[in-house]
Amino acid sequence: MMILRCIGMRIWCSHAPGTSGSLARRSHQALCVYARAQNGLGRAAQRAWRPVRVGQAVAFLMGPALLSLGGHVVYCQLDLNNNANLFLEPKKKLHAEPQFNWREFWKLLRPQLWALLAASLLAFGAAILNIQIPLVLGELVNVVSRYTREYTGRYLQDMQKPVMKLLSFYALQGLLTSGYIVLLSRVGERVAARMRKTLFKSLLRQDVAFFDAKKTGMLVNRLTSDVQEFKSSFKQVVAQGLRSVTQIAGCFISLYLISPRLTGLLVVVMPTLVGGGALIGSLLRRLSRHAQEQVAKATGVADEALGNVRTVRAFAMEDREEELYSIEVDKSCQMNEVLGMGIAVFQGLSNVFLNCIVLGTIFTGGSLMAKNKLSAGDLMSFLVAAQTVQRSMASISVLFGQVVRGLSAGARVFEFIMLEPQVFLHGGKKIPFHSLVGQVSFQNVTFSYPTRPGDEVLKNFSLTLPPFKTVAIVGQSGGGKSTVAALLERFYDPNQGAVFLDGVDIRMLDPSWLRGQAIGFISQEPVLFGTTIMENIRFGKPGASDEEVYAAAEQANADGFIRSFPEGYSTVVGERGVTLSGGQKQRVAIARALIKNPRILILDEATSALDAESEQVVQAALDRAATGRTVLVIAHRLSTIMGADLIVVLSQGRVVEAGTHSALLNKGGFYAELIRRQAKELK
Ligand SMILES: Nc1ncnc2c1ncn2[C@@H]1O[C@H](COP(=O)(O)OP(=O)(O)OP(=O)(O)O)[C@@H](O)[C@H]1O
Repeated sequence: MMILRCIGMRIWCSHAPGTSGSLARRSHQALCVYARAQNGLGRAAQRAWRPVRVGQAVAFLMGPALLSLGGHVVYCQLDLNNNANLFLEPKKKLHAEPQFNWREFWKLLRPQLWALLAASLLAFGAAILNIQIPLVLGELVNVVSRYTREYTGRYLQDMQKPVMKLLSFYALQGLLTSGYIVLLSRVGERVAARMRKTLFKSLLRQDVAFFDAKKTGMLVNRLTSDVQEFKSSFKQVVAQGLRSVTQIAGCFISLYLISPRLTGLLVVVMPTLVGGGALIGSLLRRLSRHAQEQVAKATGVADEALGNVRTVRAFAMEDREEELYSIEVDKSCQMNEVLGMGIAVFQGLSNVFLNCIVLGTIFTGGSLMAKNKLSAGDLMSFLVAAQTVQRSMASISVLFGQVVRGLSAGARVFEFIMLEPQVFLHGGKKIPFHSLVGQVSFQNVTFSYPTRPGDEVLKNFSLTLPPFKTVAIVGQSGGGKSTVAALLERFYDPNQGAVFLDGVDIRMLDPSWLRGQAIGFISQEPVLFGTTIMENIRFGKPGASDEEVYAAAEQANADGFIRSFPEGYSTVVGERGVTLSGGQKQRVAIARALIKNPRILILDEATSALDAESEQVVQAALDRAATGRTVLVIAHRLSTIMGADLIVVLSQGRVVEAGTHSALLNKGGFYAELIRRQAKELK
């Protein structure tokens, strides 16, 4: 049995634990493959690991084979290393276009159903008035035509009734229209707010691997412009659409009451208009999606440059970033221009078409009048009603563009709302604090990052961290040290092997509990939030009292410098903590990790960015923090690792040496060489 994974258009596979035997040996059996597509293969396939029959393994091994995954055709071929490579049916482009998810949209809309219903009723009321208005206008014209030759005193009297009727209809129609627009605006705002919250919640729950592959700018864009686009389209389309559709329906009834024959003529040409509109609409939708993707790409470039402005400044890369941004913006501008042209041509054509309908109506209506089958008032009523239909249809044609934009923006939002992470945030076992010992062990872990499948960062890696002891991992850059920490935090799951905490596979444990309570993590460049120091420390334990914050800061050697600031713990640290020095930031981060009193502490090169003086202060804080905890130290500097109970040397994802500082020095191997090189650099 194998585990298949779908990364983008490509699916790769690795052997599941205990099934590393060659596939060839099983060639006589029917093979059952568990497959789970990570994205794009449709919701059913994304949901869970599902068994997929591959047919006879012989066919599977002989050459390209077909299997069905989530209802889609997938090609399968073995490479020389017996790895199965699976490709999606090329013609189907399954990953290319996110689809608008009506079921999810319904969930967002459901709470607003009453308001929507009330708005529809008001719009319906306005539509009923639309049936009446042309008829009364016809009445008015008939009165006027009675007095064209001779004006008498009865004129005003005869006019009074239809005029009063019309005025009250107009007033009532205005009232009803405002009413439903207010209601629809409320519905739009609330749906958009819910959409934003749902998307943000979904994004925050995605796997770390998801963020490895996606740009922050693009994600932020979905939260901001895409939701905004969807909201304005929704409001405009529903408000105007409802009005136009009800007006068209109402006017058609009055048209029918006035002249069934003329109305029949209109009905014949209508389907052509609608069919053509739908066809051009789908073309515009594709254009709009590409244009929006390009805007997101440009935002991504700007976001990266502005977010890392210090690096840009330090390398004097302002001009290059400006050029990159301007290339992307120009592309998006061109795409939007093409889209604008498409919409304009569409609108122009529909206007010509609609005007021709009016012309045809006058032509045919005139001939009916000549045959005495229609009065002047009737033709007037018919024209007014036909004009209203024309106006409403024209606004519907404008709405097509908006519908196109709204649906593609919505599809992009739903794409991430629907995405389910592989590692869920909650669910699973929690070890009670008093029985948590803190023994960690990695057993035969093999791992490659999802963005680089096949490139194994850890190979058959085993390591035990005894409780209350400090274990240091050293080794060359890129050797996989930080990856060990990432696996312990369960940012990723191993491809093979497992990580255990107190003998329990961490995949069985509640990830939120594991990261939030059991493990404290301090990295080389801790990121603080742009709020007060107090809130930053409290981030480690929401709801902690002020006293707990002070105690954690004291433990982290941070209390002194914090109190020396004029605003003490209420000092705002600026975005990402830019207003603090490296050492100060690091100590606040230590306090943030310590406040949750974790049983295990991971220090990922926590002092390597500091100068010697700051390092001493921070190291003292770390030494104090390490007491009574299991500590995993990832470090380059000798000073940080010398005191560790066990030092492990990692090279290309494998443990090549392990022992205490003196034992490893005496051994004269990799570690001794590392130390020798470091000592040379210091000289
Ligand atoms: N998120 C990621 N996605 C894909 N590959 C990654 C990712 N993070 C690290 N890698 C790769 O994994 C390998 C090990 O990286 P890791 O950060 O664990 O090394 P390290 O020993 O901690 O290095 P250093 O001492 O330089 O920090 C490297 O080849 C790196 O390029």
